[in-house]
This record gives sequence, C-alpha cells and structure tokens, in this order.
Amino acid sequence: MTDSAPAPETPLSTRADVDEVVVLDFGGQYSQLIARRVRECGVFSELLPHHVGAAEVARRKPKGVILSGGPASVYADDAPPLDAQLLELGVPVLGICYGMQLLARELGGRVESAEVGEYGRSQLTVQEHGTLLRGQPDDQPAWMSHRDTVYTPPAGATALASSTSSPVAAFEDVERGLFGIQYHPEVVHTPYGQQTLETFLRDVCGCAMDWSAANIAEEQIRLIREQVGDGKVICALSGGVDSSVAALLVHRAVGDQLTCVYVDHGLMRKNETEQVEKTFGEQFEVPLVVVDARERFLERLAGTVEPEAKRKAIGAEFIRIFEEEAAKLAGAVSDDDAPEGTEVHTSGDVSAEGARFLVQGTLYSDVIESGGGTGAATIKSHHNVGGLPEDLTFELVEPLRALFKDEVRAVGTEIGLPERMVWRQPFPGPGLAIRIVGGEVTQEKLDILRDCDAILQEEIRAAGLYRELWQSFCVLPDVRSVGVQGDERTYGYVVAVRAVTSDDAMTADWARLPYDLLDRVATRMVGEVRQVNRVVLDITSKPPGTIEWE
Ligand SMILES: Nc1ncnc2c1ncn2[C@@H]1O[C@H](COP(=O)(O)OP(=O)(O)OP(=O)(O)O)[C@@H](O)[C@H]1O
Ligand SMILES: O=c1[nH]c(=O)c2[nH+]cn([C@@H]3O[C@H](COP(=O)(O)O)[C@@H](O)[C@H]3O)c2[nH]1
Ligand SMILES: NC(=O)CC[C@H](N)C(=O)O
Ligand SMILES: [Mg+2]
Repeated sequence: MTDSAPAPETPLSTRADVDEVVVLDFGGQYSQLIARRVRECGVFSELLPHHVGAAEVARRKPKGVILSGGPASVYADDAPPLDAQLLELGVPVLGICYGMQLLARELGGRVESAEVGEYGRSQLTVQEHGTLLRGQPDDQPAWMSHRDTVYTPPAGATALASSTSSPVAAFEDVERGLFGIQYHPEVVHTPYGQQTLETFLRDVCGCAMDWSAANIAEEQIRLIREQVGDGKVICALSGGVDSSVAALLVHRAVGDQLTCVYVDHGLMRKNETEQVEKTFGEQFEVPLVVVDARERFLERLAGTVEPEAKRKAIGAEFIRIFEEEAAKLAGAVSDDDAPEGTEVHTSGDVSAEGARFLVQGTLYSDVIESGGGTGAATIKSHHNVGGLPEDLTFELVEPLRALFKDEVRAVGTEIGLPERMVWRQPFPGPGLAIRIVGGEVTQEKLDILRDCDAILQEEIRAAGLYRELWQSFCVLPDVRSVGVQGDERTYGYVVAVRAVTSDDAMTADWARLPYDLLDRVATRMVGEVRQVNRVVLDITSKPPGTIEWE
C-alpha cells in the first residue's frame, strides 16, 4: 500500500481563476468518483489525501470541501482524523459516509456501530428537505455501504432523512456550512445523488459551474510546458486512446521536442503494429520509433507464470527499452548497438538530444488498482504504475493520471482525436501475456490466442457491437480438453470468450452477446484454429471478477 495523492507531480490544474472544490480522501473505494462527479457538474475538483492538512487545502482557495468515505471507524484508535482547522476555512464542508461520521463526532453528535449494516440499495425517507435535498422526492432509493451510524446529528444541525438502519441519513447546518450524507451520492445507483451534489456546489458553495473537458486540455498543455521546459520527451505510445490523447496534449505543448516510441513486444493483436504505424503516420506529425522487441519479451517471460511476476517483468522491460531509445536520441547509442533480439526502425526526424521525460497514458483506474489510493488495496500492478522498476530515472509526464477513461474520451474528442481512435476498445499494455493464464507464455500459445482474438473481433464488428462493448477478447487457460473432430480424438486448448460493458473499468458487467453470434464465434474458432477444440463464455461481473483474468 502506498499513501499518495493521484498525481502531485502532474496536477490537473493549478489555475487560480476556476472554482474548485477539494475532495479529501479517507480511503474510500469511490473517493475519486466523487471528484469526477463534481467535475461533471462543471466544477473543477481534485482528490487529495486526507493528511495534507487544512493549510494545503486553504492554499487552493476552494469554494467547498468534501470529505470522502473510508474503511475505518471514527471511534477506532487509528482512525484517520479530521483536521478541525478545515471547519475554520469559511467554506462549506460536505461529509459523505465516513466523512459524515467524522463531522458528527467532531461536533458533538453520536456515532456508533449499528446492529445491522447497510450494504447496497436502501430506501431513504426525507423528513426535512432543507437546502441539500430541496426539490427531491420524500422517498428515494440510495446506495449505502456502512455499519457505523449517526444516531444524533451535531448540535445545531437538522436531521434531514433516515433509512431503515440509519436514524440520521443526512443532516445540515446551513448557518455553519456543515452537511452530511450517509449514503453515496457519487454512485450511479443513487438516482438523486448527482442532484444533491449539484445543489451543494451551486446553491451552497456558489460555484460558477463553468468548467469543462476543454479546460483539462488547456490546463494540461500549460502544465506540461511548465514541467518539461525545453527538454526532450519520449511518449510511450500504444495506439490506444490514453497514450494517443497524452501524445496529442504533449505535442500541442512542446511540439518537436516530442518523439513517440511504440514497442512491439509480440504480445499485440493481429496486424496491430502495422495498423498503429499507419494510423499514426496519417494522424500525427510526430516522429515515431517502432521497436521490434518480440524475441526479447518472449525470452524475458520464459518460465514466468505468476501474474504479478509477469506484470513486473513486462513493466521493467518496457522501461529498459524506453531508456535505450531515450539515450539514442542523445546520439549515445546507435541502432546497431541495440541488444540482441531488438530491431529498430525510425520514421520521421529524430532529434539530437537525449530525453529525460517519459509520457505515459496512465489513468486513475490504473493507479487505484495498483494500490495507489490513500490506504487502497493492490488489486493488480498495472505495468505503467505498479510494474515500473524501482530504479526508474525518467521524470514521468502523465496528464491523464487523475481521470477515468470516459473523461479521457471526452478530452480526446475535444482536442480532435478521430472518433474511431476515441472509441477503440482498451487493450492492456502487457497485452496477450496476461490472457495466457496458468502456464508459460509461448510463441505457440500467442499464435493461438491471436488467431482466436482476431475471429472474435471480426464477428463483434460485423454484428455492430464493437462500440457498445467496453472490451471483448479471448483468454487461453493452460487447460486442454478431449474432443472428437472428423471422427478423430483431439486433445486441444479451451478458449474463453470475455466481453463486458463498462464506462470506466471500475465496475463491469458481462455482456449478453446474442447466441447466434456466440455460435458463429465458437464454430469459427474450432474450425479455423487447429489447436482449439472447445470454447467457453465468461459470465462474471466486476466485482467480483476483474475484467482481465490476471
Ligand atoms: N506497446 C506499447 N508501446 C509503448 N507504450 C505502451 C505500449 N502499451 C502500453 N504502453 C504505455 O502504457 C500506457 C498504459 O497502457 P493502456 O493500455 O492502459 O493505455 P492505452 O494503450 O494508451 O489506451 P487503451 O486503454 O485504450 O489501451 C499507455 O498509455 C502507454 O503510455
Ligand atoms: O495498460 C494497462 N496495463 C495493465 O497492466 C493493465 N491491466 C489491466 N488493464 C486494463 O485495465 C482495465 C481494468 O482491468 P481489470 O478489471 O482487469 O483490473 C481493463 O480495461 C484492462 O484491460 C491494463 N491496462
Ligand atoms: N463507506 C464508508 O465510508 C464506511 C464508513 C465506516 N467504515 C462504516 O462502516 O460505517
Ligand atoms: Mg492499451
């Protein structure tokens, strides 16, 4: 576990002239989602760890502060505390779940563990609409996730609503600018949640609500310029949405100081390298280096089966290649000095100085899953975050690090990235290697998986479903099954089809693909890919599963 803000080194904004509301993170699963919902209301917001203190919050001159949920109990010895100075800043404070419990306890209310916890959907009854719940129905569903409960609101505050297990599910003290809600307004399952946040931002904090994705682009371009100065920059470019948006922003910021590097690690999909080269050449006026590192990655992965070990090996190998390319820009090494198994060819002009900065299209979902939230668990080390080697010498430039994919898509559209690039399905940096599970990654398995994946993609596109699905792909477990084909016994691989819907990869549902499509896919896979004799469908949502199997 690490204890860091999403991106102190690359903040989303440092402008003084936009209204900002700060979200303090007490370790909740949905903390970043709160900041994001605030941004969707048109108010700039960033997540800060709870321990930054009132002085840092004051420095940002926010129009309001939101305290997130969190796993602790407010009365526990090691519970993250509330800096009481926050209540002296003269701006409204809204506590959500743990944040509400903190406010209640600090101000003389009563918080105790309830007999029955509330997890998931619950029913809210509004007794007093007050300011916060103005215009909302008396009865409404709300999403909860708590066991501790506020029994008495702070002195002077009015209780607004209750639920079966929460006698005080919301309170407000308009005079003192204090607001608390026990449920989660930031999740889509709370239908009046966004309205509640909007009321807080507009009517309570007096925010102008005029911030938009365009500001992210503008701000990032300015911040990148500040960070990079006249230094040389390389961008790890995969051809995916995130790195393409990041590359465009950096190019707008520093122009020909930028060189993009695409690594063909042999773990890509069918014809992907050629497609990336072609699309990039057509869309961008930036020099692109394509590194053929297929043999090198295969050697590096030999014998590695454990998912985290695989991810770390891949993350480190990526960086070693970027280092070599950065050095080449300084003219220190020529293409002939590339390690065995690596071939490089260059298109466009490559500049004469070395690169100190590495641009990556890292998103917040990569960060939080890699254990980068305040007190958050490590689910998997994304190659570009948790998989980075410890001796990293690059200074990272990650303009999208605090954003979710759907926000990045909005920025991409805003800055003119073509629609077919904006709506590309994500493809993980470690590629097919994390879809060959339970056994070693070999050339044979890569070829099988690539062929099956190509069939699935073709059929999904033909059925007009590509854009509707967050991702659709195949997984190759280290499992063989007995079949009968052409009257012969076969002992072949089992391929799993995984297709999910999602907006931001934080949660996902398995896609209900039409049976006739599944039938075509299975028939083609066993018919066209000799080593495969069985196809199965993954029907797991996230949670409990993750989207990828490793
Ligand atoms: N083959 C690659 N060559 C160079 N850089 C890569 C490659 N694969 C991934 N990266 C780097 O790792 C980052 C994270 O990968 P990720 O797959 O999350 O993003 P993406 O590929 O840009 O977008 P998408 O999520 O749409 O696939 C990329 O933004 C890019 O900077
Ligand atoms: O660039 C990446 N490097 C990685 O190491 C990585 N692991 C998962 N993913 C992608 O992230 C999203 C969420 O994945 P999971 O539900 O499997 O955790 C899904 O879209 C995954 O494809 C990765 N992307
Ligand atoms: N989601 C939350 O913030 C939970 C708060 C606290 N840990 C509880 O269980 O009540
Ligand atoms: Mg990708």
